[in-house]
Parts: sequence; structure tokens; C-alpha cells
Amino acid sequence: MAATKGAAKAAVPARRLTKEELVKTHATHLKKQNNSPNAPRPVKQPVISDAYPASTKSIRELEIIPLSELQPETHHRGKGIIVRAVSPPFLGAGAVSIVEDEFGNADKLAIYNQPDSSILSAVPEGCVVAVKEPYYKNNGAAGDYMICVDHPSDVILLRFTDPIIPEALRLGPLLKTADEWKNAGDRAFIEKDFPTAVFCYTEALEAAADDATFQAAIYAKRAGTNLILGRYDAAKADALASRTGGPQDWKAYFTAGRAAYGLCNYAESNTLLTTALDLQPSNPAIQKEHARCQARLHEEATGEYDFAAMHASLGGGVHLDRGSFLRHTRVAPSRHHGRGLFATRDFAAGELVFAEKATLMPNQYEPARASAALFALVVRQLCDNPSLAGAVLALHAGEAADAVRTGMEGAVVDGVPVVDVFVVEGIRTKNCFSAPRSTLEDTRPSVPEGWAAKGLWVHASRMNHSCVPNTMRSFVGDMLISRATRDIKEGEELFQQYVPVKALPDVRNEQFKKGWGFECECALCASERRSPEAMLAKRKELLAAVEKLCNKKLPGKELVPDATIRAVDRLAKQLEDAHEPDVYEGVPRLTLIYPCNWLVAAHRGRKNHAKVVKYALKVLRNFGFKVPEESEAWDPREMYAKSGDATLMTVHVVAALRTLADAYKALGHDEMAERCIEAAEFGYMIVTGSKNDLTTLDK
Ligand SMILES: C[S@@+](CC[C@H](N)C(=O)[O-])C[C@H]1O[C@@H](n2cnc3c(N)ncnc32)[C@H](O)[C@@H]1O
Repeated sequence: MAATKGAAKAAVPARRLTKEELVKTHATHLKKQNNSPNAPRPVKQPVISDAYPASTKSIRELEIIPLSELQPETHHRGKGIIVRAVSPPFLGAGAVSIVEDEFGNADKLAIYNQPDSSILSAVPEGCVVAVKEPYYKNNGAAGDYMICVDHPSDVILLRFTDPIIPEALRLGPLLKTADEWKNAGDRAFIEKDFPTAVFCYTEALEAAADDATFQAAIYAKRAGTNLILGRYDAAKADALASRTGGPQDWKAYFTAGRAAYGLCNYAESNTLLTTALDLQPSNPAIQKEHARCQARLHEEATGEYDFAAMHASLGGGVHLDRGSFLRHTRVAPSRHHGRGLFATRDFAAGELVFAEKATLMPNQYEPARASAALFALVVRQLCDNPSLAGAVLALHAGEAADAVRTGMEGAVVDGVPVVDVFVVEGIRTKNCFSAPRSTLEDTRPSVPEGWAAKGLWVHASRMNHSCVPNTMRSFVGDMLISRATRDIKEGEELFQQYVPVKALPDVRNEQFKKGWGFECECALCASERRSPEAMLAKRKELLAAVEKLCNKKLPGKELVPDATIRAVDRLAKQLEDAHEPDVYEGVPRLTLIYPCNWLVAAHRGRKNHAKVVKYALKVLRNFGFKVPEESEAWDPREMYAKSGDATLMTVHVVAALRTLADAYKALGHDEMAERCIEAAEFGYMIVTGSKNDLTTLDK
């Protein structure tokens, strides 16, 4: 049954462009193509509202139809086509080729979302492909149509000897002997055309099916090539297949160990590298990899990281060679939604809860490109390393994307894992985090906003959102660090803020609803829901008025006039009075933070230290913290541990504490000043992930 999508079902078109017309136009496009190998290729990111599932059938179960039977705007369910590329590809967001079938019908084939590691990312002229359950669409102009392949697993590169290829499309094998294929593979390898090298070595293996020694050598070559391509599953399998039982097997174990390392499977890597080392105890390359693996296992077990070294290494790349420390947290059903992350032991405020290396994070910090780069990387990983697919595919994808799941995602059909790009995009949007190169650097006032990579951390992704969360995440390169913002008990659910929360409860909940499909029930949102509409309206009105006034005169180099300060103070007081004590007991008062911070800055400019103290304390209170009294002997860390379960930790808390310290110092209250600095530094560790002094805040 053919299924139409969008426009009403059209019949077979009366006229399509002829092969000559197609080839001629294609040739003009090819002339304009940017052939530079380093030219960035755009990514066609799928639009979830157009979602359709990936084919889950083998090409051998489908009815093969001629191109002439394709109907526009139709998904040809139950059918397939087999075609040969008769042109070089035009490479843009996809690879567009002119193809023909066994009857001489020609058409345009656009293949999207193939990883660079696949030959099909740039379909070579002459190769034969099968497209499963093709989607055919009009290209705008009359007679101009295109077969459009979004899911990478919907197109299969056929081996030249595959009996499914119709007689008329057969070229016969280009090369005949195993040696010829091996040599072709070696040539491709030298030219750094690794996908072609893998293809040729595969043909060589087939051609030498009876020669185990020859095969072992080819497996070793293919293992090395797959390792370079980042196809670690295949590299490991090939390496192990290259074993002969002799002393030279150390090479097989060494390659397999490096492949397991690439999969971040350090326990398995350690076993394989140890075997390699047993066979070649004095080999320095194995010793080095083995030591590296031991270091990862140590990090996984202890959570001991040299954060200063991690920051220092960022110049050399953002993908840090570190293990993930996850062992004191676990994924379990949550009463808020699906599954959540839970503490498996007590944590003190400030402690490292977990640290996770990105499952996937492209080194792309340009805001316009970051999302597409992550999407492409997830697709690539699912195609290239099926063993990692489970953890990614298990993530929540949102209702729209979940609706197209067939349950076959990740299953290998026709030799490739089923990859559904709409499910991938759903997973990306619901689970990715924006990551600055370093949160520490990001707290500098001079850093431009919005410069962040997008990445996927499958463990951290399990955390549900709270506006007053008990953990806070930060980044160093592709490492996500999660620290406790207050004391956490064993068994407690862990929460994080998905995005910096907006002050008004209706505005922020609208954002959650739109972005993630939920309404927040954290202590703050639950409290604020108890406040009548009229009070919310009053707070909104006062907030708008005070913001307008504050924005007219931002405290900077010039002194703010007394009259303006008095007016802001009056409005801030009214706004404070519009917070019902029973509703806001023990929870933040977010609308008050902006005017209070403004008043801190205005009074600081006038060196009115007592007023700075007054308003900085209010800022802390408005983030939900119990503020220190001068008369009390307080341990600075208690501010985090003993302020209740509804505090909101941000860098503004650190800044307020530091300003408070300066004001106390100016007033001659040295002890309070010292304690505030200690509290600020402790808070800065929570914010940035590691111990740092406060100097970065000024740069
Ligand atoms: C990154 S996932 C979090 C893990 C998710 N609970 C799971 O089962 O995989 C994001 C999704 O969790 C849900 N979610 C997160 N925080 C929530 C909360 N506070 N209340 C209700 N649902 C929430 C939303 O459906 C959101 O799209």
C-alpha cells in the first residue's frame, strides 16, 4: 500500500524530466559545486511535524518497482527501488545523483543524513543502491521530481555481486581477485578515502573466503581503518576476527582495546589491553594506552579529577580524555515524569554528585550551527556504533517524535542499524544541553552571550527539572560536572534547572510547556500557584514599572540621582509587600532580584555601604537563602546547607556575597567580610564545578 502525505494523492505524473534533461541540469549544478574538501556541509535537520517512520523491512521483503511507478508526495510502503548512479553526486545538505533503473527510467535521488564515514554520503557514479519504501516528491517545477531519502537506513549500498541487482544494472565485479581488492583498499587508505578502503577490504574478504591467513590480514587492515573512522564496534569485531592464535595476536588485542576505549568502555578496554600487554610486556605503545585506561577507571571509581589541568588542557581541544563518575546516582522511576535520577548516598552541599563525559558533543560553539552539528553527530553515532544506540534511543523524545517510533530503531536490517532521523531530532531537542567551553570562563562579564556547543549527556539527561534544584551543572569542555546546591539525602530525586528560570511563574511555565511539555510542580511553582491571580497581576504591574525605571538609569560610571534611587526603592518596597508571607515563606521571590541588584549597584556607586549590605542581603533572601545575621556566629557553608529545600543557586548569589564582603570591609566588619568571601568562594565552586578564587568574576 502506498501512503500519501501532505497533498492529495497524485497519480503517476504525466511527464517527468528525461534522463538527458536531468543529466544536463545536474551537470550545471556540479560545475558550481564547491569542491573544497573542507567546505562545511550544511545539514538538513528534520522537521518533526513532517515525521514518518524509517523502513524496518529488508529490501528482500519489498516489491521492487520501476521508477516510472513512483507517485508524487507518496511514501511507497511495501515497495522498493533498485537503481544505479549515472552521475557524480552534487554535494549540499545531501548527496543528489541522477539514477536509472533496469528499464532505463531516470530520476533524481537525494540522500540526506548519511554519516561522512559512509560511501553513501557521496554516492560514487556507477554504484547500485536500493531505496526502501521511497518517498517521492515534486521539486516545485513541472515535471521535476526527486526521490528523497531522509533516514540513513532507508538506502542500502548493494555489493556488485548481490543477486538482487537486475541483470541490466550489473557491471559485474570491477575487480576479480582478493589481491586486487586488497590493493584497491590499500590505495584508498593511502588516499585517506577510508569508507572506500573499508568497502574494498570487505570485497577482499569475500573473494578470499577460503584463505584464513589472508583473511586475518585483511581483518586487521579493516580494523585499523574502522578505528580511524570512529566505527569502534566494527573495529573491535574486526580486530578480534584477525586473531590467529599466535604471538602476533597482541596487535589484535591492542586494536580491540583502543576501540573499546573509543566506546568509553574502559573495563573492557582494560581487559583487552592487559591481554595485549601479557603478549608484549615491553611494548611502550601498549603500556601507554594501558596506563591511560587505568586513569579512566580510577576517575570512574573515585570522582577524583584535576580540574585545573582540565581547564588548562582546553586549548588543545574540548573533548577531554576523562572517565565519567556516576556511581553514586541511579536512574529510577520518578513521580514527576517517566524516569529521573536519584542519589544513592547522602551528599553534602557543594559535593560532586556526578561528572559525565559527553556521550556526544561536537566542537561547534557557533550558535547558528550548534544544533545541526549535534543532530548530525547523533545520527552518525547511531549508524556507526550500534552498541551505543541503546542508551541514546532510550531517552525521552517528546510525544510527536515518540509517535513515529516502530520499536525497531537500532535493530540491524540489511546489515545496517535502523536510524530514524525524526526520533533522533526529538531526542536532541528534549535532552541536549548548551555547554560553554568552560563555565568558569563564562562567568566573566566580558564573555559574549550565547556562544555554546550543544551536547548529549545521557545520564544527566535523566534529571527532571526544578526551578529550585538540588544540583547545579557546569562544564569544562565536554565534561558535565554536577554539584549539590544543598544537602541531599540518599534516595532523593536529583533535579536541575533546564534553563535559567524566568521570574514570573506563568511566563516560565509557558516556556516549560512549549519546550518540554510539562508544568513545573517544584516548591516554588507550587507555592506561587497558591497566590491569587489578582496578586500575580499586581506583581507583574509593579515589576514592569520598576524595571522601566531601573532601565532608564543603569548604575555605571555615573552616580544615580537620589530621586531615582528613592523612586526605585519605593516601588521595590511595594513589590516586596505584594509577596504574601504565607506563600513566599522559605521560597525565592524572583521578581525582587532585579530591583534589589539595581539598588545594590546604585548604593555601591554612592559608597553607601550600609545600604549595600541591606540590599545585598535582600538579594540572598530573594534567592531563597537564609541570610547571616551579624550577631550570629555562622559557618559560611551553612548558608547552603541550612536554608531549606527551595534555594536557587546562581552566579548572582556569589556576586551578591562578594559585594556584601566589600561593604562589610568598608564598614570595618572584617570578620563578616571574611565569612562572606568564604561563602562566595564556596558558592563559586558550586557554580563553576571546581575550586576557584573570585578573580575571574572581574575580568
Ligand atoms: C530530559 S527528559 C528528563 C527525563 C525524563 N523524565 C525521562 O523519563 O527520560 C525531559 C522530559 O522530562 C519531563 N520532565 C522534566 N522535568 C519535569 C517536571 N518537573 N515535571 C514533569 N515532567 C518533567 C518532560 O516531559 C521533559 O520533556
